[in-house]
Amino acid sequence: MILDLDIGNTLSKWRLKDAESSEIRSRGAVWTREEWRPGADIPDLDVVEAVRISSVARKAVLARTVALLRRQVRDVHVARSEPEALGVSNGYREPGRLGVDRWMGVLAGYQLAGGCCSVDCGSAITVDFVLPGGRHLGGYILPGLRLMKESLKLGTRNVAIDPDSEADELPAPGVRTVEAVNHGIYMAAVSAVNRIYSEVCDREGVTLPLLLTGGDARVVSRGVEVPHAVWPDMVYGGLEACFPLTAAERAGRMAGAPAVPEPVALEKIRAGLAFSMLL
Ligand SMILES: Nc1ncnc2c1ncn2[C@@H]1O[C@H](COP(=O)(O)OP(=O)(O)O)[C@@H](O)[C@H]1O
Ligand SMILES: CC(C)(COP(=O)(O)O)[C@@H](O)C(=O)NCCC(=O)O
Ligand SMILES: [K+]
Repeated sequence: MILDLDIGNTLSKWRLKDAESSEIRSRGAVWTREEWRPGADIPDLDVVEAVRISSVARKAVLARTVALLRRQVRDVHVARSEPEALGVSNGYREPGRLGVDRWMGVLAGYQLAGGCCSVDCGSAITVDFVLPGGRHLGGYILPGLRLMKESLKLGTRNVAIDPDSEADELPAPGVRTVEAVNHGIYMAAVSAVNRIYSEVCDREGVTLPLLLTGGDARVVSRGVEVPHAVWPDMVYGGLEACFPLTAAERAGRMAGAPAVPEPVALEKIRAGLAFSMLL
């Protein structure tokens, strides 16, 4: 079995993948922390022959995790943000400072679609662009839904953000605190994603397939106007592409990859931007 680990600021996600058949056997998530109990927090390591890790948690979390895993597993691969990989050039001035989860998402998106906008809706919402040809432009970082909610300190932190609206419908002005907060945060996130996507496509003169991942991808997806796909395993896709271990991976196939969404014409995006400027 291959153990894939995606350690985020809030949740650490894991999955077990069969090295022979490439099938996903099990998956789970636990709060990110320094101590793992194999067999409880993460699967029993007896069945694991290789581990692949993407981590944006504090250095100590990764160091302890790797030390623990290396005691039992020979093959431990830790992903790093590089200046260049798999045909993509990292747009950061200091490439190593780009969050490795963003880098994994960009590499997976490029391998799937050959140029994309990748959006990761987790503790933070990150929006990254990679052009056809492989130039990563850099991106945008804003607080995630839960962080925005907690920062308001209005006692609504444990209420799910889940506006009952259709994609093209404005969540109504809230008439209770919870509703006002939820609808406000939802609007902040989806407006930012819609606007950033359109503005960068306009600036670069290209429309790009839009891919969403992260714990809040489904919620944000409901407000995203342009065609897009949700790919929950996008970070794992980057790990598969960087460290291919199975036959399918070596052939370039990433588990759970969606069909590439067909982007709308650039004129349509420009018309939408021009219309919103007029208001
Ligand atoms: N069951 C859940 N437990 C915790 N957070 C959840 C859950 N379902 C959705 N979320 C949302 O997902 C976010 C975490 O998403 P994730 O992509 O795992 O973040 P990160 O990679 O930053 O740890 C939380 O901030 C929260 O808004
Ligand atoms: C921006 C992030 C905090 C997002 O992390 P996440 O929400 O997935 O936990 C992470 O990618 C990170 O720590 N990045 C380093 C800074 C940067 O990318 O510029
Ligand atoms: K994120």
